Amino acid sequence: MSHGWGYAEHNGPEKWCDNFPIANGPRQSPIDIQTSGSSYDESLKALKLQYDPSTSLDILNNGHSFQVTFADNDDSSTLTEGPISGKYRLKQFHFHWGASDDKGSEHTVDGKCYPAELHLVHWNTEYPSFGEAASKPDGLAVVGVFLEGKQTSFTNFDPTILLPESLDYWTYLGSLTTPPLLESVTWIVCKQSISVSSEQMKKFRSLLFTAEDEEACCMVNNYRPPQPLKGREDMQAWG
Ligand SMILES: NS(=O)(=O)c1ccc(C(=O)N2CCc3cc(O)c(O)cc3[C@@H]2c2ccccc2)cc1
Ligand SMILES: [Zn+2]
Repeated sequence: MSHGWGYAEHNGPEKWCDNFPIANGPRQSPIDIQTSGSSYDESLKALKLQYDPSTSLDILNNGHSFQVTFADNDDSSTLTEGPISGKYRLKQFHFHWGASDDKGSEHTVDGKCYPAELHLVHWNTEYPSFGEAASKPDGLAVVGVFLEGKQTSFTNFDPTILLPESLDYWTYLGSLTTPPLLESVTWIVCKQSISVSSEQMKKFRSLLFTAEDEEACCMVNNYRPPQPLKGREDMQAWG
């Protein structure tokens, strides 16, 4: 995966369409969630997230975020129910954040930005692998969780502790929010945020986009702005 893209003026979201024309596709993410347009859909179910912390493998700075990767060779950590059918396995989680608390999330709610957003990335076990699933319209399901400022603590890598108390959610069909921007994601965005301390936000903002041997460039503003709905007016909601 070429690292030609990034979040700077010369290689950021406004330029991604040069190498990834799907950037202007019909189901791009993120979007601004307009709560007045969202309707409760009784055909939806509650999210069922079952994670086994022992499947967490490693944490790495991949040059555009930091991510915790999980072993996905069995059904130890899965997402079922909710708006999806079948079983999706947790592959990784990562974050997007801003240089200051007034921006950073990818999704917005009635125009409101949050300082950061967590993405828990899952793939449909109907397909043989994450890579295969990523190119299918029902291949991925990403649970998004907004982070907002308050004192809190981050302990171990059991992703369950990163989830808000209420799992009420909005859901819509969208895409990866980074190149290759594949339109394969069922987005499930939790209505309730989790809290993050300013100390933790400082730690996020101290990460670097650059490698050790390059001039340091702080990893901030690694978010894509909301994309046109293109007819996706019917946001579904659970709770
Ligand atoms: N923000 S998000 O929509 O939740 C999201 C989800 C998955 C991925 C992901 O796993 N990607 C896309 C970016 C990327 C960059 C790499 O350097 C890399 O080695 C892998 C990926 C993968 C990816 C690459 C190709 C096809 C599908 C995913 C990225 C972002
Ligand atoms: Zn993401």
